[in-house]
Amino acid sequence: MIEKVRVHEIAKELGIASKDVLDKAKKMGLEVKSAQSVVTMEQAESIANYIMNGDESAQVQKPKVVKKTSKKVNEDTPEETKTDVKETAKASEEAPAKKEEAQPEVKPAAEEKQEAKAPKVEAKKEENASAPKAPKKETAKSTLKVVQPTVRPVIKKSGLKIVKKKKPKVEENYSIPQKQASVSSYGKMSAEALAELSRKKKSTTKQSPTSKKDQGTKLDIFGGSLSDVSMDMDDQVTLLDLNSTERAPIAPEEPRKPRAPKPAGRNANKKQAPRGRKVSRDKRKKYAKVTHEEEVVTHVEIPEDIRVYEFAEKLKRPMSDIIKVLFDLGMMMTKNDFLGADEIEILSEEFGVEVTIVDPKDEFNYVEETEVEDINAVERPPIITIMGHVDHGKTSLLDAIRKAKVTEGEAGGITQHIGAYTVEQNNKAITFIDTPGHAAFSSMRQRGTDITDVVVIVVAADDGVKPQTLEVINIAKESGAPVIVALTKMDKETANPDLVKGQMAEHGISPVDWGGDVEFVPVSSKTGMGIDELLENILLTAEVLELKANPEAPAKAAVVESSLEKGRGPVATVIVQNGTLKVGDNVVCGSSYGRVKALVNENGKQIKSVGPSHTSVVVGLNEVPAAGEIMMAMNSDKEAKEYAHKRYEYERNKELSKSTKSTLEDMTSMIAEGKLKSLKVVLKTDVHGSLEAIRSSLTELRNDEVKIDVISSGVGGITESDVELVSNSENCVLLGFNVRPTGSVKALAKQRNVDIRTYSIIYQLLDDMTGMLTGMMAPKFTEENTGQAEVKDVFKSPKGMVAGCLVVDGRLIRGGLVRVIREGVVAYEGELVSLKRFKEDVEEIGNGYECGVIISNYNDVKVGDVIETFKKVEQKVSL
Ligand SMILES: Nc1nc2c(ncn2[C@@H]2O[C@H](COP(=O)(O)OP(=O)(O)OP(=O)(O)O)[C@@H](O)[C@H]2O)c(=O)[nH]1
Repeated sequence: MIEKVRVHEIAKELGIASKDVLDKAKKMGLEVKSAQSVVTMEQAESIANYIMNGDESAQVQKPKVVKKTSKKVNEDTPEETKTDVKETAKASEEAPAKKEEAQPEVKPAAEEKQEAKAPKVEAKKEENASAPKAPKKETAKSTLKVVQPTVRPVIKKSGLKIVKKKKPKVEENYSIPQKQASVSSYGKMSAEALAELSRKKKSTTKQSPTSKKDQGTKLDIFGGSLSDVSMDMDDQVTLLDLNSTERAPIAPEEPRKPRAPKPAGRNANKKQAPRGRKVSRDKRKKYAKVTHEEEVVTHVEIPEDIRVYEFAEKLKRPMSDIIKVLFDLGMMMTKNDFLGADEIEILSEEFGVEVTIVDPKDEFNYVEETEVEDINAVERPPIITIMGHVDHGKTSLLDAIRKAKVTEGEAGGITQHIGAYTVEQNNKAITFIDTPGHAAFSSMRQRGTDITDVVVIVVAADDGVKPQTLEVINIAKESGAPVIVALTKMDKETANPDLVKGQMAEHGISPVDWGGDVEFVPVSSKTGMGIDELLENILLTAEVLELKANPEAPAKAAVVESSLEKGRGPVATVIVQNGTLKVGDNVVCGSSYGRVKALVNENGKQIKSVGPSHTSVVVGLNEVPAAGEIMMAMNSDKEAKEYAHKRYEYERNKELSKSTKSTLEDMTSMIAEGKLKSLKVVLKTDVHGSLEAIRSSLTELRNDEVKIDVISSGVGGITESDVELVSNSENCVLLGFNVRPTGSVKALAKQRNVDIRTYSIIYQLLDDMTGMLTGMMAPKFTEENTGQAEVKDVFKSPKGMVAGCLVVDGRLIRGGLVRVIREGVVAYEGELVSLKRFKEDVEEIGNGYECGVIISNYNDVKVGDVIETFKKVEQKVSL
């Protein structure tokens, strides 16, 4: 069956008067008499093309007889046709306001149903002329309202305005690609309109699925066009008038930004992701608008580990924007969560920002490494580390060297242990690192502070190579520093140097006299034998190394030991690597900084400056730096502070990152370790040396079933955050060595039920921990703290220094033990010899009362100190 369509329907679709369609059809030679006349679909298409575009090609489809006529018509009418369309366009511009009144309001239910299936093109004004002609039934069949213009020969630039109804639902088989749809909007109006018309006709006449299929192509084109309208516009779309002579330039369709492939990360499989991406595309438009008004960030440099809020700060955008985008992508992240590489990539694309990942350490890397040799560099003394198996005589050797070589008379000959010292041999200086060599060396190596020029491995000639000797050999080999072997205890009868040489050779340390390259020097710390030879050998080895430094350069020094000292605050023993460190220098040292207030040498003497390879205690830092840290002189206090602050922030973030990220890792490792139970420990000590020693001993305390896990450690008093950390961790204890909790810290610990164990003797601490791990009750004595008081005033009395105190916790008791706590660190432990209230001796004094206290043999008590009294209570050991 041939599909047919009435003239008035064509007119309605085209938005012009039926009369005009009739005229054109007649001119084309078609036999049409009235608006009710029918034409075939092909003819209708030709008429439409003729009217809209003056398209001759369309007419080719017509029967030959008609074609001839139509050609003639075509030649005659282009101007007229154009005017018609332009008129339509013009009228449509005025259409919206009159749309409602122009259109019949009440429609049958069937009409409504039809309308729901396709958008309508509302005929404007036209109905004034054509409404009477258009019967209601026909209107019902058409699902488009055509805006019919009054005839106005004005050239329109804007073209047609199609007003879309609220229910723009199109048939499901409208699956034409976007591009095709947009083309039809501009160029194929008539054909599409007709196709749609035909479709609607079919649907109302309930034609068979086969015939529906037949006209599928046309339907698709039109449907695509309309779906395009309904997708992209809210209520109306402007179609350009193709016949306009002053055509506005058509903006080229913006190429869609290529999207990165979906990350294969942890969110890759989330179901929400595809939906989220669609939403995020919409959001992107919104963001683009916002950025116009705000500062536009196009490039950011970020560290590898960055949190959501930090990323937002970098992009100068509200954090909620970032979280929203992540959420839409199916990633539930909070402001403190770290962004992974995938997330960063997606976010950078979403926000159109170029991201460069930088090493955060560069920000505070104040140590300038230069490959170029300093022409002002002069010879500097060598720096030596002595290492060896336990009890093989390291300390004795160091003492023997010092005794033999440190100039007598300096500071009364009393030398202080400061972690490093310099001796002289043949008017040449040699600096020894005087710390338990092994630990200090390793910790410095870990930090990349290899300051040792020559390693002296101590092996007792009467004992030979032991496990720790082997460890030391490996460390020395790894460091690449030249090695000298000191065969100690040579005064002993049982000494067998050849045996040691053989053992050492087996491990790659071959003696020179055996054809190897390592000097073996027999020494005795007891008799002083071989000390000179050892030093000579050190100097010879150093000569080969051609060690140089420039004393004029800005000071660069390595921290070998550090502590919080009573009265002096944080102090650091340093060995100067380059330049000269002077009193008054502004220095930065890791996250600490300060102005050098005093320099004290190994003889306890204050010095003004310290040069390359020499050693000194530095006073004036704001906090205790870690061993192995590099101290550097800066141009200004501000510069030093900035570096320290950046470093502090970095460390803090790293710490925080650990705490938020560790849970899973912890659990994983626990699973991996099977039944392993771990006892978590937070450790605080007064000095760095003890911290390292206790921490390493604690980690060694383990067997197949249990282990100790030091989750946090540091130098200084116990703080509230230490207590918080312990209370938030399961199976965790807080250990203090020579530090005590006071005031608010103590109160918080009580409140949180946090067990704080404090010690002043290392082995007791280790015994306790061993006991806890093995389930044995190791401590035989426990402490019972009775109370604490704050020192408000101090004054002298014949019996000693009196501390005027206010009891702030518990009660102070007479005759018991007492300790003085300064800034959380135990400054003194002794006996309380006098406890008075208003000049009267009392046995004890309660909370909130004032009293006077005298501590035996201690006159250094200061305002602000905390005095604590305690008893030792014997515990029964139960097995
Ligand atoms: N006869 C003799 N005894 C020595 C000599 N050197 C050290 N000793 C003794 O060996 C023991 C250990 O000496 P230290 O100097 O403490 O050994 P160390 O290697 O420093 O020991 P740790 O610090 O525990 O590693 C001490 O009892 C010393 O008196 C020596 O040359 N001759």
